[in-house]
Amino acid sequence: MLGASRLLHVAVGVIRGGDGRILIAERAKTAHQGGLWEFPGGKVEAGETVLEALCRELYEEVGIRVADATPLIKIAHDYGDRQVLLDVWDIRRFEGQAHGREGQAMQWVAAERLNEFAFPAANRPIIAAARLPRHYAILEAATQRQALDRYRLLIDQGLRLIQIRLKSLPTAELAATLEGIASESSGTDTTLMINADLPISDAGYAGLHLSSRALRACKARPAGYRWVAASCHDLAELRLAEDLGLDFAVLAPVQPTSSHPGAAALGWERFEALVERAGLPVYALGGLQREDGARAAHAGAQGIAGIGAFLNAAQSPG
Ligand SMILES: Nc1nc2c([nH]c(=O)n2[C@H]2C[C@H](O)[C@@H](COP(=O)(O)OP(=O)(O)OP(=O)(O)O)O2)c(=O)[nH]1
Ligand SMILES: [Mg+2]
Repeated sequence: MLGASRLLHVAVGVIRGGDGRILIAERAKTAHQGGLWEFPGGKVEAGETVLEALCRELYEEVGIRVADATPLIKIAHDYGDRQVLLDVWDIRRFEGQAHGREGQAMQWVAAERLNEFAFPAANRPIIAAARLPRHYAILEAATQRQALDRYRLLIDQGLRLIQIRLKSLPTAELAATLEGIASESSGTDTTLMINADLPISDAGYAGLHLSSRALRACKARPAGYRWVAASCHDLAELRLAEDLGLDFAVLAPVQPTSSHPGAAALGWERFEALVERAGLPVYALGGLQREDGARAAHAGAQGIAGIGAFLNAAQSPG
């Protein structure tokens, strides 16, 4: 961990236009990390809050007035010659036409194309955070019928990142259930994360979700997936996920939850302290509802993950 006193605090904006594309700018050739692409922003000056710095920098650099900003991710990074804390905010509402006020090249880019651009090394988890949604649904069910009903409910509610956990489903119903989900999701913008503990050959899924046990058994990032994520419960597991180059983590349980009755809850304070030390996007899981989204974002989370959180109360397993 980098010593907080040596860190250069930088306010950074992931600015999203009405069509969802994101604004990136080219850093001056002579600047630190020069010639690479960046999200606009700059150093927090003495006496300024990070939000004040964000608003000032985005006006100075791209001529917009920020109307609303939500915390996205904080990343500490050691470049050797400089140690930075990138304090990154999501900006979906602003006034003015963005233009390069310092003569820098700028582009609006679809989130899934961000990986095509050369960014500074610290930006890898920031790009993952910019591409990931605020909600991560975990599909559990007791029967094939319930699994498909719940899957459709999640889709109808706008969920687009879904882990197929299905550990409670009878093994005999698993293959047909997975086929049903695959045919419903094919050709859509839904990202399916298959749980690595399921007794199936997992080829063909965009994502792999490792249980903490599977994570601890991992020697290298599993190949062949666009997204690899892991369930974590403490700092050691978060560090492992980060060191393996995984794309995101789920940290649980934040609150007591009926699905894991024995587990001691972290609480938001401990959650926040752990996330602050993690170098990848982290979803909050355990006893949460959609309404906890703002609390989670302010605790540094990517957003909320849940089994019951995105189902109607009547169908919620808790
Ligand atoms: N703005 C921004 N800075 C980034 C990103 N990624 C990254 O590693 N950095 C680093 C590069 C720099 O060391 C530092 C930002 O400093 P800066 O040069 O933009 O600061 P500034 O706008 O206040 O510039 P200046 O007044 O010193 O010219 O953070 C990013 O995506 N956006
Ligand atoms: Mg700058």
